[in-house]
Order: sequence, then structure tokens, then C-alpha cells
Amino acid sequence: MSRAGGTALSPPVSVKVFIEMILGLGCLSPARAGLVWRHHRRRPAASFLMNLMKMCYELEQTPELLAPRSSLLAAAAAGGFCMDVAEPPRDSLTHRSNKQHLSQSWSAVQRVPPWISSSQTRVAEPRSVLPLPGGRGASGDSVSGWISDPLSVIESDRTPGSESLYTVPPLEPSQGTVPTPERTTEEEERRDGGNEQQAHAERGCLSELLTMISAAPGSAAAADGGFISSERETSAGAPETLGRNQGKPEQSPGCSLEGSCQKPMPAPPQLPQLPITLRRTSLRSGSGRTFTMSSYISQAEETSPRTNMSSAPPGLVYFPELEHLFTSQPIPYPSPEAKCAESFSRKWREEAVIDRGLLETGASVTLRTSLRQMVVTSPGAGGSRSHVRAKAKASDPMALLMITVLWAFPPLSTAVCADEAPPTGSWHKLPDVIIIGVRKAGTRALLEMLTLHPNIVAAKAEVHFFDRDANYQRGEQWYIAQMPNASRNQLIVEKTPAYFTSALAPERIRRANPDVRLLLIVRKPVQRLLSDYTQVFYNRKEKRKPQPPMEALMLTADGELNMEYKPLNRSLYCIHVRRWLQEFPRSRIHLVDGDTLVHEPLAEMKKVEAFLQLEPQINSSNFYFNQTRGFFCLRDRLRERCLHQSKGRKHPSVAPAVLQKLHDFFRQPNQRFFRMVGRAFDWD
Ligand SMILES: Nc1ncnc2c1ncn2[C@@H]1O[C@H](COP(=O)(O)OS(=O)(=O)O)[C@@H](OP(=O)(O)O)[C@H]1O
Repeated sequence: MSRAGGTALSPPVSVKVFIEMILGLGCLSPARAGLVWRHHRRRPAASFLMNLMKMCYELEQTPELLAPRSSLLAAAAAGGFCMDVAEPPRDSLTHRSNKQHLSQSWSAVQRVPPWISSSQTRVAEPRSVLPLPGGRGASGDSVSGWISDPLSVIESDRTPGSESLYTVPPLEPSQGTVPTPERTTEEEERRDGGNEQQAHAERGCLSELLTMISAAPGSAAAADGGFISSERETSAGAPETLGRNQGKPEQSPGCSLEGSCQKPMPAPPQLPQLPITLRRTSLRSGSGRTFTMSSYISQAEETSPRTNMSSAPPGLVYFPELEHLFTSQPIPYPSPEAKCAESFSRKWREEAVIDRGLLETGASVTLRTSLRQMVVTSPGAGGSRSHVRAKAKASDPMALLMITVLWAFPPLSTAVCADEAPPTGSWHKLPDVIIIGVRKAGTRALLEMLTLHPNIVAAKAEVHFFDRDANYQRGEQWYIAQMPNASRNQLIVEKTPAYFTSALAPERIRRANPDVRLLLIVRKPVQRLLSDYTQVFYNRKEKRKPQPPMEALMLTADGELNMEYKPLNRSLYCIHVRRWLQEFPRSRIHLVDGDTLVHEPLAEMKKVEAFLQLEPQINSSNFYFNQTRGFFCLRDRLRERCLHQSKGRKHPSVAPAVLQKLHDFFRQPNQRFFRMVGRAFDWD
């Protein structure tokens, strides 16, 4: 795409806007921008530059990526990745997909600042979306949405019969500039301070980077000073330009996702685990062009008011944020698209491979999403790294460049703080595992011991989402926000022992995530009851409230057991477990023996690892017995730790007759509990 080739780009005002955009985004210092400008004659396609800018912005937003960012920017400057940028008048381009992609890139850049603000970054990461409405071109006509859903399909054609569901109003001319994201003074200084040392380091990085890129097999980097061509048509194996196929699911030969397959699939389709719905959404730009976005969501998501992330097939990302932007028309699956099921499922497998490869780069979720957009456009094969590299090579030199850079310069945070959970590549999600109770049976010990495993991350506090209406009404996003960051291979665990006795929790949890795995730790009911009393005793003591003796609470005036005494009721496990078994198959609930956990923690934790299908990692070196505390304490590579002093407090002494009464009372309910869960405990 060049002037020589007859492309009529818009007048210099566009150039000015472009410069403003670069500076406004803080992507380049003025000095570097000048350097870029000097090289403007050797210009690649706009899409390439736009991608660069978008990446720059993302790198800016990802502090841990400073090293690759500076290298990349230096490479960009010296390589001359610059051109006159403008929204081209539609008719000035002959190639439809180029035209579309240019528009997409343009609107993507225009929308960058509102898309991510530093405060939003973490929360928004798992489902990064470039929100609509978006940019526009000089002609007032641009792609209205650039959706980073990897499974979305954006079509630039007028789709016959598609409904106009969303209209992008043309923007006023003054809206063409990019709002500058808020930055701290410190950041400004770091970026624009003319730091010679940094510039020197960047030049050093640059030569390394360029050597690396040129050396990369099949790299699109040309010999002339590292200029990277964006002529994708010349890249081996690239079937289409990026714009055309961006984010579009790969199709089997002769199989169109929007229409029917030209030839029937020979093999029975290998469907994903859950029924899938194809959701197709249309949107229309200000000038009336219509775009269609298709995404695939599980029926669980379709029917449930809440998103069920964990039930999504690998590689499937669902963006509930889109919901409020579009009305959508679910198309049940199987449908005409059923014939393409094999193609879909192959695509999911492929995308899972790509995700793994991108994960290796250590890039942020946001950055990975962008890379994925570029990579998931052309066929490739092989293992993780080579697959991603092959795809990147075939689809977009920018993707190859970025992936190469990220592999070569792992994010600082992972390199420097290898012992810490890396903030990159992580996101919040619903918990995979919930410790539902029983209160005072050793739930904290169980949670702490679980976190000895590197693939477990735990919510710090008890969330009480499913048992407290006030929290439940805050919605699932609130709940998810309470969860810690987790990388793709980590399980998130939450513990709220009050769930076990809550009448509502089992059903609510099942509705939120039927695939969640539940851990129920139980303890001798009488001991648990005494522990419960002790806890309440100390709570009241702290609040300077009267502390009646246990017998006064537990026995009625005529000396019978007081069934309304809550700690007593909580030890009647058979009553409460019934509700859980109504909602979840027994195989989803693992019982931990709390009495054994005290004396033989490793044995119990091995069983938990097996239940959660975790690679066995917890071993005897993780435990040591603390004589003073009288309990096992924990040791991992970071530290040694014992549970809080509030665990293991002395229980009140209870009259032997009352104790006997309690043992007798619990015998029958205990037997019932054993039958219900299919397992007996030594509780007599
Ligand atoms: N390793 C280790 N260290 C300390 N404490 C341990 C440990 N393993 C199990 N336990 C037992 O945990 C009991 C407290 O249970 P919970 O953590 O479920 O209590 S709570 O419901 O969260 O308040 C607590 O009960 P009490 O002894 O009655 O305080 C402990 O017996």
C-alpha cells in the first residue's frame, strides 16, 4: 500500500493526527518520533504500523515488559516503521480486506485510551475488549468494532438479512485525536526525560534484536537495516491478509461458518464437551456498513444469567461485556453449522496450542489477546513454540516480531521475582475448588496446606458470597474480583465454611459453576462442637459480652440437648450434606478427615491432590511438627508458617455425663452421614 501504487492517502492533517497519537500514547519520545519520521518513506502497510502502536500502548501499560518495550521501540524507530497514516477514503483502496483492516486498526488505535486505563487493567484482563463505539475515519466511516474476542468474526460485507443492531454515530472532527491516558509524573519522567543511559541501552538492545529477528528462520525482516516488510502476501503460507481473517475461526476446506458446508464432513463431528451456541451479532457503522460478529458460547452460559467460564472449551473466551453493547440472536447448535463441528473443534484444539505458546512468552493477557488476533489467521502445525512461530510467520510479521522479542526478553517480573506468582498471564476467575466446611474442622489448615502446591492459589479471606444475600446480590463479577490472580494452570480455591450449613449455598454454587470441585473437611462431631463453642466463647470475650457456660447453652431446662443450639446443629452433618448431594454428584465432593489431618497431614493432602488431579508436589519436607503449638506447621520454598494462635485453643472442660450424652446423641446421625457419603469415620 503506497502512494506509488496509486493509493491516495488523506492530506497531512492525518499525519499530524498520527504524530499526536504516537506522542499522546506515550509510545515514543519526541526524539524517537523524529527518527521514525525520517524513515517515513519506507513505510509498511498501515495495519503493521497500527499494530505496532497498539503493542506500544500495551507495553506501556505493562510495566513488567519494559525491557522488550524499549527494544521494540528502538527497533521500530531505526527500522522505520512509519508512514503517513490516515483513514483512507473507502474507494481509494482496491483490496477490500486491506481497506477493512486499515479501518479496524485505525479505530483500534483511536479507542486505545478508554480501552485500558491503568486502574482497569487487572480487572479487565481476562476478557479484554476494545469497547464500542469506537473510532472513525476522516470520511466518517470506519469499522465500528474491533473486538478482541479470538473467536469473533468481523465481516465487512453487507450481510444479507442481518439486522442493524448497533449504530455508530459519526464523530465530530474534534474527536479525531486520541485522548492521552493519565500518567503519573514519575512515568512521564521515565519516558520522556531524555535519559541517555536508557537510549544507549536501547541501542544495544536494538542491534541484538535486529540480529535476532533477521536470524529467525523465515523472518520477514529484510537485510536493509531490519526493515520488516508487511507484505503478507509474500510470506510463505499466508493465505490472506490479516485484516480479512482477523480473529476468524479457521475453516475446513469448503466449509463456511456462516453458510453451509459445500461437502459433508466424512467423520462424525468431534463435539466439544458442552453444547455450543453460535451467537451472531450484527452491527452497523455510521455510513451503513454492516459487520457481523460470531462467537461461540456454551449453552450453560446461554441459559444461565451468569457466565460459566470453567465450562468453556479450551481457547474459548466469552466476553460478557459485549452483552450490553449488542442485542444478540442465539442460534442453537447443532444448526447448519453442525456440519462444521469438526472444523470448530479442530480450531479449539489449535487455539489451545497457540494459547500455550503465547503463555510461554510471559506477556500480559491483554498483549496475548492482541498477538492471538494476529496469529490465529493461518494454518500451521507442530508443537507449542513452533506452532505459534509458524502461525505468526504466516500471518503477520508483527506477531512474529513480538513473540520473538517476548521469548528473548522474558518479562522482568518473571525473571527477577521467579519465586513470586508472576502477575503476567494471570487473571481472575470463578474458583475451581471451594472448601465448603465444616466450620472448626480444620478448614484453614486444609487451605494453607493446599497452597503448598504450586498450582494452587487461594482467596485470602472467607468470601461469604453464596451464603450472605448482601454479597450474593453484588453479583458474580464482584465474587470473581475477590479471587486472586491465577495463571492458566493454577486452580483457585476459596474457603467459606459457612457454606456447608447454608440452605441456599449448594444451589447457588451449582448454578454458578456445576463443575466446581468441593472439599468438605469433617471432624469428630463432639470435638467440633466443643471447638465451635470455644470460638464463640472467645469472640464474645473479645466483645466483652457475657459468656455462659457450655452446659447452659447446650442443655434445655429439663436437661435435654438443646436442638436450637447452633454449634450442635452444625455437627449434624447428615442434615446439611443432604442439600449438597441434591445439587452435586458425590464424585464432585471430596471428604477430608480433619482428625487425620492434624496428625498425618501429608497422607490427607495426597488424597486431596489426587482428587484435584494435581501433579503430586506436596511432600514430607513441607511439614514439621511444632512442639510449642502442638500442631504441624508448614514450610515451602518461601517461608515457614504455623496457623494462627486462635487455632488449637484449649476447649472447655465438660462434665463427663454431658459428654456421654453428646456421644450417644450423635451416634445415629453419624451412621446416617456415613451411609449418605459412602464412607465411615472413626468417631465413637
Ligand atoms: N496444622 C494445624 N494447625 C492448627 N490447627 C489445626 C491444624 N490442623 C488442624 N487444625 C484444626 O483446625 C481447627 C480450626 O478449624 P477451622 O480452621 O476450620 O476453623 S474456622 O472454622 O475456620 O474458624 C482447630 O481446632 P481447635 O483446636 O478446636 O482450635 C485445629 O484443631
